[in-house]
Amino acid sequence: MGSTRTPLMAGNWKMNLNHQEAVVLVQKLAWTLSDKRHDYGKVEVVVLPPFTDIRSVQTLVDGDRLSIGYGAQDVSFHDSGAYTGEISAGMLSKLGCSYVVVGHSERREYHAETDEVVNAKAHKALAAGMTPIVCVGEGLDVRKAGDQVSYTLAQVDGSLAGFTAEQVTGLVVAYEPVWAIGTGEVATPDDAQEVCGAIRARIREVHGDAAADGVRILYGGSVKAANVAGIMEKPDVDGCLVGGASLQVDEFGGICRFYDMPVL
Ligand SMILES: O=C(CO)COP(=O)(O)O
Repeated sequence: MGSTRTPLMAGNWKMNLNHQEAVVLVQKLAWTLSDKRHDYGKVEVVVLPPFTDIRSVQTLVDGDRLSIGYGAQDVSFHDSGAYTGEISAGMLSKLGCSYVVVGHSERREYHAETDEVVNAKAHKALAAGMTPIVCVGEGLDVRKAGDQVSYTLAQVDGSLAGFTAEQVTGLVVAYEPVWAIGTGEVATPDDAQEVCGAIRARIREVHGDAAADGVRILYGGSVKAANVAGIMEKPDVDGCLVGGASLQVDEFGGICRFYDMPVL
């Protein structure tokens, strides 16, 4: 990966673990990483629990002064008011969240989120002082047709509309090919590089060198301790957005220590 960008390993727990289980997992993760004298400045570690767990994670992280960061899996594009069931960016930043996932493929698919909605959510997250993790990626049909680059770049254009170059510099974009999510079907490191490289090139074209060199681009989709090292060797992959494996402390701990892992 690029030498100036700090790698980011983010665990998207999805709709798993209640607040008590969340505390146990974060404690175990902190213990595992401290046992290995993990340098959080070298690889940033973030967990993304369900909303109902965030307060408990905050209390643990603050109380024990852990260097593990945390964030949310979604945010409303409304600021406040009569929007039953919604959670605002202001509420999340007040809980100390530093990241918010927007546009995960599961939200795009099951909640009909468009690039416009994703873009509005990303703007709200940034305005509240959090870093959006903007997810993009193609489904199987698009991949089979060989259109993964153009499809994903169109999502990037739509989801990042209206951002300044300075804002893009601090963003995180996650390339998650839908066919590789939760299927055990991991994209090859070359597949990940192809699209992550194209995303960076598009950002360079639209926002310039500083934005392209600063933005962190993650790969997500069936990442495990056993396959992470090969993916992280690619120059345009700056980290991983991890689903299933982030629920297992040994797996996620291994992913955070990717440089200790063999390249298979
Ligand atoms: O969707 C993902 C992370 O956001 C990837 O999930 P898996 O790692 O379970 O494939």
